[in-house]
Amino acid sequence: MQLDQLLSAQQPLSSPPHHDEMLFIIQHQVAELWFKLMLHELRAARAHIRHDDIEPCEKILSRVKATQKQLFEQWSVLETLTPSEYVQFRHLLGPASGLQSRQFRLVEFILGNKQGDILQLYAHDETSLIELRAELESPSLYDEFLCYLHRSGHEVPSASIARDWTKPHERSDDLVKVFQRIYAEPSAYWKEYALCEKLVDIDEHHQLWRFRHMKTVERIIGYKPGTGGSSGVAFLKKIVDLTFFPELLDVRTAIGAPP
Ligand code: HEM
Ligand SMILES: N[C@@H](CC(=O)c1ccccc1NC=O)C(=O)O
Repeated sequence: MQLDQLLSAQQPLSSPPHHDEMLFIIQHQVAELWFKLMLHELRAARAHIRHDDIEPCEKILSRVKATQKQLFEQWSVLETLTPSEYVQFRHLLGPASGLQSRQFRLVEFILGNKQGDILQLYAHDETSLIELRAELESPSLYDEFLCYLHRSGHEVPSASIARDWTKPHERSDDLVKVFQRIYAEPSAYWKEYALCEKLVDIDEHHQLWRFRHMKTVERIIGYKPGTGGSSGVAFLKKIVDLTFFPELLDVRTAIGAPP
């Protein structure tokens, strides 16, 4: 398990060590470990979809959702950090921020939030840059799903499947119609239908994570700007509602109407 290595990686910057810095470090490290598992699973699911092998995705994506639940619950531990405690070592972090989390960005890219500008943050880190660029240029999980639907005979608009993968997916009314057909007859399209619902689970849990991050930050630093240069809570609030799979939410509004 290489526990010696793992358990010697908690090195506080404060000197003498501030009691609460241990919580801050471990909270981040545990999140990064869960991000690692998420990436591993999301990449596996994407590869299965690419090979028209949908069945294993059910179990893989259930594991992703269970991991997201852990990440969500974890905020309750950090919430025990008070503003008075955090302010005693926050200055030591300098301009470091979660914005620079390579694994979080890879998760966002694979889920389809392709914000290419963020690569600038990695100008000094060639290894991260290579991995991030490769993920930016790859079809997302949703892109692969839409290609699969096309191969299965659904009328997926060509703009959704032959496109520049480095850009975010653009919402399409025609795609909502594809999902209307699937949701109107679940038993006829069970594989597709079940995968759609898994994707909605993951989208929702990612938003829940973002929301709780924002609420935790609000109670710890109030409305101070972030160390990464953003406005802080206002920035985090704005991104809560970002959805990876807009048509899978819009189809719910359309259900009942003819496709
Ligand atoms: C005291 C605790 C924390 C505070 C005050 C805080 C604050 C912030 C703020 C203000 C931002 C916006 C960027 C900036 O200007 O810095 C941010 C971004 C971010 N933080 Fe935290 N954070 C905390 C803990 C965590 C933890 C435990 C994680 C887990 C890995 C995390 C992950 C992230 C990520 C991934 C972003 C980028 C979000 C995105 O671009 O969508 N943060 N954080
Ligand atoms: N952005 C936080 C600092 C912070 O939480 C942080 C610092 C270094 C590495 C990761 C971090 N996590 C999330 O932003 C702040 O503004 O206080």
